[in-house]
Amino acid sequence: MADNLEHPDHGKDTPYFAYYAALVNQANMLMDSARTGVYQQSILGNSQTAFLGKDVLDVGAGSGILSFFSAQAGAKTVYACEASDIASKLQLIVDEADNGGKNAFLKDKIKVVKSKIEDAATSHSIPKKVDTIVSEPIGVLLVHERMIESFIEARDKFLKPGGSMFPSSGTIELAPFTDDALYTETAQKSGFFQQTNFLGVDLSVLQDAANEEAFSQPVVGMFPPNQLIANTTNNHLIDFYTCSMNDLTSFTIPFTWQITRTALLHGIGGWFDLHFKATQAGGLDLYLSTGPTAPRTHWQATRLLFREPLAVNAGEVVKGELKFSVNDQRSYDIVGTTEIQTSKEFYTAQHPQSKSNPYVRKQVWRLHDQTYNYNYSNMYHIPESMAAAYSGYEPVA
Ligand SMILES: C[S@@+](CC[C@H](N)C(=O)[O-])C[C@H]1O[C@@H](n2cnc3c(N)ncnc32)[C@H](O)[C@@H]1O
Repeated sequence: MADNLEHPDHGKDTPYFAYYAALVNQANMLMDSARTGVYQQSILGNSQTAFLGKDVLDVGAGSGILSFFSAQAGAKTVYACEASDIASKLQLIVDEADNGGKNAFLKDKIKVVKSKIEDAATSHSIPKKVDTIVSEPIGVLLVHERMIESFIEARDKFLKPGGSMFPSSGTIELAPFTDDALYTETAQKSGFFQQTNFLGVDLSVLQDAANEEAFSQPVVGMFPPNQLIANTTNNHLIDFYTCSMNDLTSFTIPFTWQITRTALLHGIGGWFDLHFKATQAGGLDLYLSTGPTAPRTHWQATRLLFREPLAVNAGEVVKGELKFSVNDQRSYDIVGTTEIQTSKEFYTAQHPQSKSNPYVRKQVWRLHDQTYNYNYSNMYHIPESMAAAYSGYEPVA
């Protein structure tokens, strides 16, 4: 299993690139107005220092939108590097530039490079270092899909010293949540194997494994902020300018939460913020949040459910950590330990010989290649806010 964890193909490349070769999945991302809008604003809002007259590399260009924004912001040349077959569709848009019309501003600016970025250095298909790298290498919980590794590799191979990166960093945020309905629904999924007489067979020996399987799946979806029962603390920053491959291969997020209301703690909610740091005084400095109080994005939020909830009282302190380690599914296994600090200390003092402590939960969750819950079909329009940003905009000459 561990064979290709360190290899740049991350395992599972074939279904991954087949997914991105589909126009419908590219449209899904384009229509995420919070996402696409913040890229547009940060690129145009930093045109003077990071784009005007500059060489730009778009890592994982997809349908080309970040390359097109870069051209609108005045880039001299944009290398649009894309590994999947969507590259040929992107080429069609670029070729349209020769026919005049709306896409004429792309003429002689966009060079489509159909390659994995990891292979582009050896093939010399990107002939020089660039001033700026743009990319959208983000997955569920920031790191799912492991494309940030490709972004970092592009930085190390192709960015000039002092060059700019869009986005500049990402932060994973965690907080405990309560949701009885989600817990019950998940428990029911494994209920089938409780049966002791299914067509004359006792299935119940599988009950525990079915339960473990159901609860090890991170639940991707939005949830209301009132499900959170403590404020986020100990957020985990990944600085794209400085982080190393090792920082991405495995990392631990410790947490300490003071519970704000008495409830059943059903698990840990997670989401992320992206930062687009201004590259100049007066440039636009922007954040995109994907948390429960922010507008929905196609990444939504993620919840890691406990197999057994923990009963917590307002004022109690819950401590623990989540350890992320890359797996062979272009993603991460997450090992979590959570303990109610106050009750745990009391219980341990009372039961010094006890091996299991009812105030402690240890569990493993697995993000995997089916963790694409990207159904954005209700968003097939350009929202007014975004249309307003586009209207009247003239490409930088
Ligand atoms: C999340 S999508 C973003 C697409 C586009 N940049 C956008 O913002 O709409 C990531 C894209 O990167 C491509 N990709 C992923 N890893 C890559 C790699 N190592 N080299 C080149 N392209 C890659 C995928 O095929 C996919 O089209």
